[in-house]
Amino acid sequence: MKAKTNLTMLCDFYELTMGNGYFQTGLADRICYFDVFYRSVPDKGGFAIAAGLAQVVEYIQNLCFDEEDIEYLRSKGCFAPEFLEYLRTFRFTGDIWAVPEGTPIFPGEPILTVRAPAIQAQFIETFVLLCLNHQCLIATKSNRIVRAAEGRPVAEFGSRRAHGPDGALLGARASYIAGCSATACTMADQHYGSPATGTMAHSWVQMFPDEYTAFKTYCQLYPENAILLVDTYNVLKSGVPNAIRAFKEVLEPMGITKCGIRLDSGDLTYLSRKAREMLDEAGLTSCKIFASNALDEYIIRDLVRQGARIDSFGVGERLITSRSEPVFGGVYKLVAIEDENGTIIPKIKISENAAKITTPHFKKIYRIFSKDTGKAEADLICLHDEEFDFTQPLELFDPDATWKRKTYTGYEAKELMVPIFLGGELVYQVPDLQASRSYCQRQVDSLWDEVKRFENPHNYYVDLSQKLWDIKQRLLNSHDALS
Ligand SMILES: Nc1ncnc2c1ncn2[C@@H]1O[C@H](COP(=O)(O)OP(=O)(O)OP(=O)(O)O)[C@@H](O)[C@H]1O
Ligand SMILES: O=P(O)(O)OC[C@H]1O[C@H](OP(=O)(O)OP(=O)(O)O)[C@H](O)[C@@H]1O
Ligand SMILES: O=C(O)c1cccnc1
Repeated sequence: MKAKTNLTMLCDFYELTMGNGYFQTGLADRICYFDVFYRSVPDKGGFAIAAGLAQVVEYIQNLCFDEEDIEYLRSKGCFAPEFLEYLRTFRFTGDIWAVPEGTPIFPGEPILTVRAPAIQAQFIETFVLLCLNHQCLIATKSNRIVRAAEGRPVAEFGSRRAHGPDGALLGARASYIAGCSATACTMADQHYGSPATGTMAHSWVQMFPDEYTAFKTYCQLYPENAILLVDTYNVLKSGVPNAIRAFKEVLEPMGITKCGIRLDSGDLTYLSRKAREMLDEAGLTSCKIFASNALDEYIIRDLVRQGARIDSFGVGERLITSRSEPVFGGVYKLVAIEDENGTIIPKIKISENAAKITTPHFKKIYRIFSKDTGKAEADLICLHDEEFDFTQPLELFDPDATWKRKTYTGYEAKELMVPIFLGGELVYQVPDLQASRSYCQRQVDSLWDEVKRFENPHNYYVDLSQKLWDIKQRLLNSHDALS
């Protein structure tokens, strides 16, 4: 992968004014714990997909201020000269734990935890959130679209309508982790290995004196990968007949049966059925029908239910912009600090809105899987050093309605967060994109269908251990917390 620009200065200005303030008030090296978590699933879905960790890793590794940055900051006139000197050697020296990319994630649980000196932990907030918020959003949307297609491949076609270069490139990356089978974005293939694919534009067809010549020429140039766009003039009267003629005249003599057509307008169910009949009658039974045109998970689900004869979908604008819900809403909250002796002091953020009250302390998460079914039953958030005997029955309770209890037997508990940086050193091997994609698929398969449905999905249990619940209640009830 090519070297990336240093993005240290891509931060909200207040991270720097707070950093300067911590520096001047002796809080710079106070060890803090921050959690990244999100509050509600986009599109009222039952879960989201984690993505963007690889870019967080890259950012942390490259974190440093150069001379130009420091002179720019000096010109702002609000930073102490000693602070600016300190920035010259600024590096990340802390610890980060996170859930791997491709993990299904639920509201309220940490997906990344930072333990670091205050200035560092605070400083990285903006970039960590922007990476995770963007890619989690696109991965979540893509996974919905892929699930709606029920096994038919979905190619990501969104670059031209993405919100800028990173929106396109990293959006394509996230969509591949979440299950898209290919992308139109060449750079995403070059950088990340999500396979680049493509058909043709209407302009190709228009460029030639007639549609047949356009198709024939394309088949001659790319006999192994001829997917002809058949809606430039008239799908059933000219597009499909001309495609059939080109396939028969150019590909058949070469013994090539792999070919395809793409529908990009009109009633996709009707046109795909008619096109299928025409292709089959011509003996082109292995010709695939691709469809595109402002698709999303709802239209794809409809097309599948209507019995459309579509083999593969191309999805652009509604995927790459997550048009139906364009904000992921991940937040970065202080959950603990350490005193001079290294004792962890949990911190809470209180809100009138119960959903916005944070879960304090340095934590870890277990996902509880049924040994019988292999399905994920619940997540348990607990203290970082809490120990359980997972060979014994495990009683979990709803943290908001504590009388609702369930005892699990015959289960397996898997810890979700893994160490990424320890003492500033990278200790995690970022998996390649194929591995994250397969992991994502396996993890989504482990969720019950009730959690996966689009309408009123079942609320997956995210519970707190008794110890963590007690600490949260104590902080909620304490005057300190309320003052
Ligand atoms: N059978 C279908 N069921 C549900 N939605 C469909 C079906 N066929 C197509 N669509 C969707 O309808 C939407 C738009 O169709 P519309 O007729 O407005 O555009 P169009 O076909 O591109 O028009 P034009 O022919 O002028 O280009 C698209 O989002 C398309 O994916
Ligand atoms: O609708 P989307 O989900 O975003 O899918 C991508 C769209 O982009 C292309 O259209 P465009 O009009 O940009 O170019 P074209 O002339 O090649 O069709 C393509 O034909 C699709 O319609
Ligand atoms: O290859 C395609 O068919 C394609 C690529 C980008 C956008 N629309 C279609």
